[in-house]
Amino acid sequence: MTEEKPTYDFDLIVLGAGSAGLGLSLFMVRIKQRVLLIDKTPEDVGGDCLNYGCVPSKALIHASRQVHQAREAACFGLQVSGEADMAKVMDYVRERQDVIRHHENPEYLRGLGITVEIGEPTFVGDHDVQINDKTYRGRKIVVATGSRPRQLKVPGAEQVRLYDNQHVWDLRELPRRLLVVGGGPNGMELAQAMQRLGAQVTVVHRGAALLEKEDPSINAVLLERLRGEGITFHLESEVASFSSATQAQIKPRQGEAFALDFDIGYVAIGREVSFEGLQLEKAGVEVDEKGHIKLDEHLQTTNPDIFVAGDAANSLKFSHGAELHMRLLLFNFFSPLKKKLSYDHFSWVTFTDPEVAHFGLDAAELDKRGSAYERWETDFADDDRAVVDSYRYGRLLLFIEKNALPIPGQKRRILGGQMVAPGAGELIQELILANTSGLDISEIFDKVYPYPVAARINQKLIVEHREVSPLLQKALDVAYKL
Ligand SMILES: Cc1cc2nc3c(=O)[nH]c(=O)nc-3n(C[C@H](O)[C@H](O)[C@H](O)COP(=O)(O)OP(=O)(O)OC[C@H]3O[C@@H](n4cnc5c(N)ncnc54)[C@H](O)[C@@H]3O)c2cc1C
Ligand SMILES: NC(=O)c1ccc[n+]([C@@H]2O[C@H](COP(=O)([O-])OP(=O)(O)OC[C@H]3O[C@@H](n4cnc5c(N)ncnc54)[C@H](O)[C@@H]3O)[C@@H](O)[C@H]2O)c1
Repeated sequence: MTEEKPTYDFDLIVLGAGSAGLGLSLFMVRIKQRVLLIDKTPEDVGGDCLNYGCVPSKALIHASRQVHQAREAACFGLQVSGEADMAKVMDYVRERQDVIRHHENPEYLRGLGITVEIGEPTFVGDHDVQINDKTYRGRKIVVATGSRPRQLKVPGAEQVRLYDNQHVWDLRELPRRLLVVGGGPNGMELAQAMQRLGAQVTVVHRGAALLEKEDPSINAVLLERLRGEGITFHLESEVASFSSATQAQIKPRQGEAFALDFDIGYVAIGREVSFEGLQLEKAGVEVDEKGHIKLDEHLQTTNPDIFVAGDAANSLKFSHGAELHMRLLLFNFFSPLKKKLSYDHFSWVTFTDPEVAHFGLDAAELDKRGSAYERWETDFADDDRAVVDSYRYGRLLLFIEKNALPIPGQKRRILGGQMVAPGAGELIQELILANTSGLDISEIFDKVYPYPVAARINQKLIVEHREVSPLLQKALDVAYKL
């Protein structure tokens, strides 16, 4: 008797229609695979990025930058009066989201051939998902359910107007005094935007430095700029409790606790994953003692046909991190050779002003790996573009491969780097390309840049450090005289 082949309702079932889930579904349906995409509500489609994260925060930053620049123009005699209208700012944010929502909604996706179900899915077997009293069998299943904001659990929190990134977009009035808890990218982007719109912002941050993944030299520039705009910082401090609806007790790591008055609070103390209600155990998907799904380097769970993508994988949490996962899964679905997840060339940008951009490996990782490298850094003080545009405070830091022996013609690659400057996220793109493609630094050295583009700083740093060996000097001397 021949064994009966399992039949599947779908080639792919995806739980979660955020950055990871949408990307996977769109690709699979384009190549005529049957896809079931599930999210909790129609409004959640688009995930955190569209609804509560990247998109609204970047729209808010745009609005606040306009307000800031209008005020800055006072030094050229342009007098701007009045306050920013928070309701109008939030209308702008919502309008921008709606533009993107036009192609990130259930109806649109159904029109492309994706089956979209709305509800609370549960696993009922190793390939089986139940939703709205129906059970579907999927050849492969991807859990892409994202993450949620970590809550601030301190005494008295229940009496305070505390927002996180899920609800802050509902604000219609600018808070007079805003307390931001957490000095990571989420907290810093929002803190600066609100300060620029007219709030008085105070940041309470557990760490000694802001953006903890960045080099201290880069962070120092950002901190100085944000302080310069009027934001107050309490570093190495935590909210111990709330003594009233508008007063927090702050406990610094060293020194006496003190009271801080505010109107509303914004909590940005990181994200956590949760798989509540999915009944992963019914599919043989194991979690560890912290509740994180056990994954191998292919993002495969303990069930070989179930995978995880995006924030749910609980590693670096970015929209383009979800894209990296998506690309890895798609490659591995179709290729007999399996790729492993690697963040060696990963990059990110914190959209403060100045922006902070980061790519490749940092000093801590290079030291951990025992890699030989040189640290090259420069500021923008003598850069003509920075002079005319007034951002001489910017900095660029690169980690350059150090070769053991000086063999002529061997490559020196850019292993990683960080930049703090207006537009750093754009300026650093060519360095990211050099890093991912393993280019030699001479590729940057040999380029002729239009004057005065800001990206000339990339070349300046390499020119400053390029050594001309005594032998080459001699050869050049002879050649010139000939
Ligand atoms: C304020 C803020 C700003 C950010 N800015 C940026 C930025 O500028 N750039 C950047 O790269 N990243 C940014 N991020 C991070 C980015 O938003 C996330 O990394 C990204 O959205 C993760 O995508 P995802 O698909 O894993 O999860 P999500 O986009 O969150 O999607 C998960 C989806 O799963 C659904 N879901 C959850 N549970 C279930 C369930 N049980 N059943 C069915 N569906 C479920 C959710 O409703 C959601 O739609 C920001 C984050 C925040 C908080
Ligand atoms: N531009 C971007 O790409 C962007 C922007 C915003 C958020 N994000 C993503 O969203 C995720 C969440 O961002 P985030 O800033 O909330 O998280 P985070 O973990 O990066 O930073 C949170 C910070 O809060 C501090 N903290 C933790 N508990 C605290 C407490 N009780 N009191 C005071 N400080 C405390 C931590 O030391 C930490 O540095 C990040 O993983 C990031 O990748 C990305």
